[in-house]
Amino acid sequence: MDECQLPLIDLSGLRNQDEGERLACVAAIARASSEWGFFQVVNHEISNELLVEMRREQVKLFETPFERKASCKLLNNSYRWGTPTATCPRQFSWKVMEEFAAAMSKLARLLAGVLAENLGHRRGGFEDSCDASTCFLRLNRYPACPVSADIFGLVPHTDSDFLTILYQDQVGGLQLMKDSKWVAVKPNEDALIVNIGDLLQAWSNDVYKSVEHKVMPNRKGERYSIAYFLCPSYDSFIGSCREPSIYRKFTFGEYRRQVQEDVKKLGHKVGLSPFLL
Ligand SMILES: O=C(O)CCC(=O)C(=O)O
Ligand SMILES: [Fe+2]
Repeated sequence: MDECQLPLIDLSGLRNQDEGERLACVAAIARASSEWGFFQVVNHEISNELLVEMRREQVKLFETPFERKASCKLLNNSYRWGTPTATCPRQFSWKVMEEFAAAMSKLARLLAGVLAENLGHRRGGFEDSCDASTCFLRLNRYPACPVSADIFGLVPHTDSDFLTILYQDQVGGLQLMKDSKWVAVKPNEDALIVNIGDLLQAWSNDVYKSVEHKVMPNRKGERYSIAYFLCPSYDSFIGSCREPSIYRKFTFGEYRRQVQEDVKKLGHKVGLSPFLL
């Protein structure tokens, strides 16, 4: 298995007073989004303290006895095996989770703005269509799996959002498709990982790529990750930023329904291809 370093973007470039430097950073983000669909960012302005606190809440959540978690509602509209959600327990610090989600949201919007700007569009366009009711955090725990090398932690999939920001620990296990081959992502403790989702691929008329990825469990130790999904409101139309569009116009609500239907009927997500013109 090849291990790769994702393209590394220093986000301080976006805050550079020198317009040439700022545009070079925009171009680097856009290039990685087209060639890899994935990149990692440093100097993202999310404090290490907040990341560590959030991880502590995550571990506490997963370590809570199943019966206690099960007394809350089960996550039932997910297309992967559900984790009992904690929608009620008071013992979690929602303050940390909310602060973390807000920081991730800010970063996700900044990056979406950069990707819009690069294709000649207004930076705030996604901001208008994204709303807090559909954006979400997913907390993942992958138990150690010593039995077999071909059991998935998470099955191959693309994300159904605009873009995703991932905060992972140093265990490793995330793999992505690059030039028709699976490559393993080398963890970098200073970086957050960003990947393009289906909606940004459609909006960009396939300029940016929503790339398939999966997680393989570690043989010896468990792994934790947290993903933030930047999504528009359900009634937002995902048109293309370019004519002629290769996709028909659809709303995010319609896309989600289609994904859920495909998973129910076929056992897997089909993705964007039914929306191609
Ligand atoms: O845990 C990871 O590294 C990836 C998680 C992921 O792809 C997802 O939650 O959609
Ligand atoms: Fe994913």
